[in-house]
Amino acid sequence: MQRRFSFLGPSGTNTEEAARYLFREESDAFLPCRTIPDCMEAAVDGKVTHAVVPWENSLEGSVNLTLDWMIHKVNLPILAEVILPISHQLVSARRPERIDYKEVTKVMSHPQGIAQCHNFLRDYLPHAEIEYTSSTAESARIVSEHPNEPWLGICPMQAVYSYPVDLMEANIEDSSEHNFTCFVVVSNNPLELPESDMHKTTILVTLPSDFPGALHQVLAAFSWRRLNLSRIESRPTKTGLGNYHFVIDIDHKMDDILMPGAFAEMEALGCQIRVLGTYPVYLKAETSK
Ligand SMILES: O=C(O)C(=O)C[C@]1(C(=O)O)C=C[C@@H](O)C=C1
Repeated sequence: MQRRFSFLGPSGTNTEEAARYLFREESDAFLPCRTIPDCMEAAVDGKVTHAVVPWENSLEGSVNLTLDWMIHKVNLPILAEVILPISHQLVSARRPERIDYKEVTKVMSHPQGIAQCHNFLRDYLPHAEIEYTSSTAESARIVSEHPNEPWLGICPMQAVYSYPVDLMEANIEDSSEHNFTCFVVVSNNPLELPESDMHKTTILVTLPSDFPGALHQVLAAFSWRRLNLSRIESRPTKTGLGNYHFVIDIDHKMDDILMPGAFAEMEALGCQIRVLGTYPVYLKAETSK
């Protein structure tokens, strides 16, 4: 089967970089989508074989839309994770003279991009209105199409090359050293990938109601087996206040010898468990600059 990948578009996003880092296919194998749900629905509808979506950022935490869509709307297992260093570039439309910060009325980017550049925006553009766009590259696209407006975008370096924009300030993120985003590949189709020495299993645990200390016992099932957990996140079940699922990342493969015991222990407590994926993790060391 010919592989095809949806990603959060338009061209030039971090998600595209993650997809192209992992999959070295020709350009027409990549399908830009307007939203994260659109990416996943493209995989459900068979328009692509796999979807690549943002999953978690080291400064801003989980991408809730991805999590919630996977929990409530689609049943697409995670097949791989790619970790990318993230940096953000401030761009203006191409114009004969450099725009002065004082003249800027609006700064646009994806909410994660805005949040990750909070210090810069506070220091240099406190007066500018913030407008959220569906992705970082979308802000570069909009800015480039409005050359007479005093607007700026925050986008990846790849978008600086993809659209007719000028780079005003490079790497404006609050912390370049610690800014990483994980992206996941989700699909019901199999995926052949290179070996990796890092693996994770992500599970969704629903605790039994009215069981004091249930979460403590779930964590204990892992801790006494020395199974390392790298994330625990609660998301509303959307059935009423105070009802939560827990998303737990375990730094082990599902077939690790100690895993069945931990799962049996959680089931004995009355927990519902859904495995969202057991998958290799890849790290791209350098950001595209
Ligand atoms: O807008 C993009 O470039 C994306 O790929 C999305 C996204 C995200 O949702 O976290 C990915 C990485 C950055 O953290 C900012 C935005």
